[in-house]
Amino acid sequence: MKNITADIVQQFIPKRKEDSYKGTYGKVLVIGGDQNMGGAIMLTASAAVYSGAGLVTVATDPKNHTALHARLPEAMVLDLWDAKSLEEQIKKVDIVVMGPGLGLSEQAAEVVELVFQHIHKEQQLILDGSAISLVAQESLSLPETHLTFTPHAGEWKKLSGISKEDQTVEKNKQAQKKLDATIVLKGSRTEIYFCNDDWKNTTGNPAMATGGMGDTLAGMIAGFTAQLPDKEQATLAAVYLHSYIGDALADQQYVVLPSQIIEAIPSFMKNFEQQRL
Ligand SMILES: NC(=O)C1=CN([C@@H]2O[C@H](COP(=O)(O)OP(=O)(O)OC[C@H]3O[C@@H](n4cnc5c(N)ncnc54)[C@H](OP(=O)(O)O)[C@@H]3O)[C@@H](O)[C@H]2O)[C@@H](O)CC1
Ligand SMILES: Nc1ncnc2c1ncn2[C@@H]1O[C@H](COP(=O)(O)OP(=O)(O)O)[C@@H](O)[C@H]1O
Ligand SMILES: [Mg+2]
Repeated sequence: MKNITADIVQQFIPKRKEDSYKGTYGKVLVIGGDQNMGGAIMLTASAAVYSGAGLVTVATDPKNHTALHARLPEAMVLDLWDAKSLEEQIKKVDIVVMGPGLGLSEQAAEVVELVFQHIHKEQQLILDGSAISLVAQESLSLPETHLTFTPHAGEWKKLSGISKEDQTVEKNKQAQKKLDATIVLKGSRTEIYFCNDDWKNTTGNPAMATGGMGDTLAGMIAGFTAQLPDKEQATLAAVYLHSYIGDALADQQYVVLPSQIIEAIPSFMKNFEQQRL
């Protein structure tokens, strides 16, 4: 396993081109947030916006629309349960991130199936939280597209069948091959399994053990993937910076909140911009 370090990540964040516009930086669709977990999807959407994605649309329960707009006016919204609108929106985007706060209802499973039916093979699909649990619970067949799963150990157990104690690098690699997807296995030292390569994060700390921290990472991966040409580099950079910011804040704080990480993303990305360190 290779370590993800600052000097590697610093090579991945390009300077923005003068001759660019929002379309240059990718269109993201963020799907999740039932009536009880609107906060999760707000964090994911905010992380994508603050990471610099060009355009972000959020499909969430209508109960969350006002709060989302109040908190994040940069995002557009649509009704999570309106299949026609969701199908239309999937066609318009480069990246879909699905699952935070989606819940495990039958209706939620239908949303996941609809996305699997309509996503095409050039798009990127990031599955987190409830979407991972639903894939396992409903034994859903995976779509042919660029797929990333971002499980914690509990979700990875559901998806791969490997118990927490048995989640060794070798076993995880085998499961990655079966799934034919990128696996971001979150933990105190997050591990990333690509088809031909695996990496271990070197940042992060227990002040980050707060609800919503993984929802935030999913949004960062989507935001970075929207902008960076190399999707593996985008994933590595997002994982590293998420925890790097967490470490910087934990220097002065006992606990670090997901929304504080989000707030800090633009200035830390500037510090990691190529030729700056
Ligand atoms: N503000 C909001 O709206 C928020 C909404 N959220 C949304 O909630 C949804 C459910 O997500 P979830 O992670 O809470 O629950 P679930 O899928 O049941 O997994 C937990 C099970 O796995 C086990 N487990 C083992 N190892 C583990 C590990 N390292 N890290 C964590 N768990 C570990 C764990 O074991 P235990 O803790 O009981 O020992 C338990 O049995 C999801 O959509 C998410 O986006 C949250 O983000 C919070 C903020
Ligand atoms: N002790 C820890 N050290 C480093 N990182 C941690 C620690 N605890 C949690 N994290 C990070 O916080 C995130 C938790 O993700 P997850 O469990 O999905 O949270 P949630 O679903 O509440 O958003 C992961 O990115 C994980 O790496
Ligand atoms: Mg989670």
